[in-house]
Amino acid sequence: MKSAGNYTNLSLDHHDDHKPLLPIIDFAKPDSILDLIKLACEEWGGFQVINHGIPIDLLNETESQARRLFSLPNEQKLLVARSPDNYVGYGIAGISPFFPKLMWSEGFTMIGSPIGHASQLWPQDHAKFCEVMEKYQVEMKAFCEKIVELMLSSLGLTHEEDKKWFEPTSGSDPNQPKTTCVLQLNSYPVCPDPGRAMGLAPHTDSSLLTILYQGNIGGLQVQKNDELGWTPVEPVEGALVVNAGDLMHILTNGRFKSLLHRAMVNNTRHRVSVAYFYGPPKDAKVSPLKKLIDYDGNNNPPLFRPVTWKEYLEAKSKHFNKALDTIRL
Ligand SMILES: O=C(O)CCC(=O)C(=O)O
Ligand SMILES: [Fe+2]
Repeated sequence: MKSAGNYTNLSLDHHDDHKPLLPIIDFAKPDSILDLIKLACEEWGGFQVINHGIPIDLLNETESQARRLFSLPNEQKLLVARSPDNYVGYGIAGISPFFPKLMWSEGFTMIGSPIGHASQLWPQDHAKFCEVMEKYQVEMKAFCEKIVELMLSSLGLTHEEDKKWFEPTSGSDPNQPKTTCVLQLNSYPVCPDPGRAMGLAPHTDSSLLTILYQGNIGGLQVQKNDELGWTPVEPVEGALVVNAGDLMHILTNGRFKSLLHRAMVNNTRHRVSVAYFYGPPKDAKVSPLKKLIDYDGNNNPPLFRPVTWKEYLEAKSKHFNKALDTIRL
């Protein structure tokens, strides 16, 4: 694993073979952060962050609690299997139906407190798991709010009014949650023949943002464009990967890419990753931000119609990587 100290914001890094790497942005060096974020999101749809302020102990503890869960016997994990109409619980990747082969991975999904499922898995001993997962979600939510703010500021949106990124449903309950947040633990067991298996097949996330902690075992790969093909995202100590999702692509009227990525497996180490998906309330509309479109001129016409996350997830479940086309104007 690389040490975080080797990087500076000036190094929009290049491999030895001159293949560009997903940019690494150091939040401890605030100079030109907005420019770096803008460039990374326009070119890739994401970046890695170091010195983000989230305690490394919390990242490590979350990973180790995830390992504790995935090392339980299968029959026990299946006690909390996801039901067809529910996101939360244990199961295979949601994108599996779109691919002919099973993927070499398993997952456990939470929205808010996992106590219902955790107490089934560990009747006497779930307090620590719940405490860590809840704490992780609190930290990630605040981090996502900060990242959205920075991403929109990087596009010159400075007034609060310009940065309102979803329309609350009319007559909505003021107490309703402002955002939808999903925490997903991913597990990629050691694979005897990694060349013939895929941990998680290529996809973009449907969220506004995803924050990924991949620990110190590589496996994540991203694609800047077709010609460059797949680029590994090498683990950097304590780094978090920020991944713009499809809703961010819609919101920015196509200015920011939604990062195409996949997860590879290996034959020596069991890899675990922690993904936090952040988006609007399920029924709130997201559409290209007013300041980024030009209704009258021909320069920046809106590219997408307004859509709720719920509608978009339905489109994704039917059309997968063609879902964006179904809302294109
Ligand atoms: O495990 C990884 O590196 C990627 C996980 C991912 O893409 C996801 O959970 O959507
Ligand atoms: Fe993903």
